[in-house]
Amino acid sequence: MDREGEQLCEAARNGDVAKAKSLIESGADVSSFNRDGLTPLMHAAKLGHTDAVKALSLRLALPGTLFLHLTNPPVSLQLTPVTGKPLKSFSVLAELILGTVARKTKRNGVSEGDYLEDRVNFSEDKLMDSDSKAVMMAWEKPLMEAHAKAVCTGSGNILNVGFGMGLVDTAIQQYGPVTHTIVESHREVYERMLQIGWGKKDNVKIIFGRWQNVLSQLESYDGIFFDTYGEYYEDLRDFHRHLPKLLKPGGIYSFFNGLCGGNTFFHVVYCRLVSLELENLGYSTQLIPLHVKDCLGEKVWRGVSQKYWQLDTYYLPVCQSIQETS
Ligand SMILES: C[S@@+](CC[C@H](N)C(=O)[O-])C[C@H]1O[C@@H](n2cnc3c(N)ncnc32)[C@H](O)[C@@H]1O
Repeated sequence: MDREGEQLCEAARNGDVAKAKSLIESGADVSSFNRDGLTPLMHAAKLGHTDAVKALSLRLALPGTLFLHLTNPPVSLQLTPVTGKPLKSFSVLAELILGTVARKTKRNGVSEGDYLEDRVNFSEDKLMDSDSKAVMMAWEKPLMEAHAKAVCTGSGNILNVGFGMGLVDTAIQQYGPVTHTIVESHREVYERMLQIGWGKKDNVKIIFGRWQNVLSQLESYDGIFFDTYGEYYEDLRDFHRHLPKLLKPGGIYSFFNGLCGGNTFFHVVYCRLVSLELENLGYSTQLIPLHVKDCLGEKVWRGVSQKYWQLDTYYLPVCQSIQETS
């Protein structure tokens, strides 16, 4: 974020509408987000500066018709103007946008049922489904290593949902957890895990099945990572409802933060929404910015039918019980 952007965030934090308007007039970018992962609008909303929220929402053209090019075909939403209660409107808006995205499409437009019955294709740098959509790609390795580091802070018992290419699991193993449980639902991915020796590791327990169907086999963990494919946003939300049972006191939870990865604005809305929902469940979310621009040349996407990530920064979520952090 440039200097004017930072000044706009500061004006938003101070609820200084006149200053915010003047910065916007002189070209400050309303949609960019600063090192805390927040846009000026989010700063204003967080601190309850109603007039600043109104001014910034209008500059972002939130009211009116919104076309979501994330979905295929694009979804058009008619939004009522933000009036009266902008803070509430922000959450409602976020819910409306992302709820619609979630109901209209599943991640990468793939339905879980189809995906689980389809063949998958493994290569050195990616795992693809039968429509050449990437289930997992090697460029994510540094991200997976960072996720592993976060959830293995206390080592102990670790749970990972979704094996994919095993990048996060390979990184988790380096922390020598006491137990390392992996849930995987795709038969071919599961068979490959066994083929490459994951079934023979002393501390590894593999549970084959959709996480939704194997909950009774799960225990409580010190660290949990969640990264599935072909599921709705609602599935992630459902998983979060199980966190109080699955995560031990003091434990750390993280998930692949990829929804709306082609559009900065919607991605930020999504980050905010998921953080709010986790907060309602009693968890704080810290979003750690990781620069991914350098891992993502055009070459990376050769042969892949859909670029699922196009942003320069990835925000790695680290979630902990609010009670324990305070
Ligand atoms: C994006 S990949 C995970 C990549 C992994 N984090 C890595 O580091 O390689 C998603 C994986 O989740 C699995 N999966 C999809 N839906 C699932 C579900 N409901 N329960 C468990 N696993 C699921 C997929 O078969 C796939 O192997």
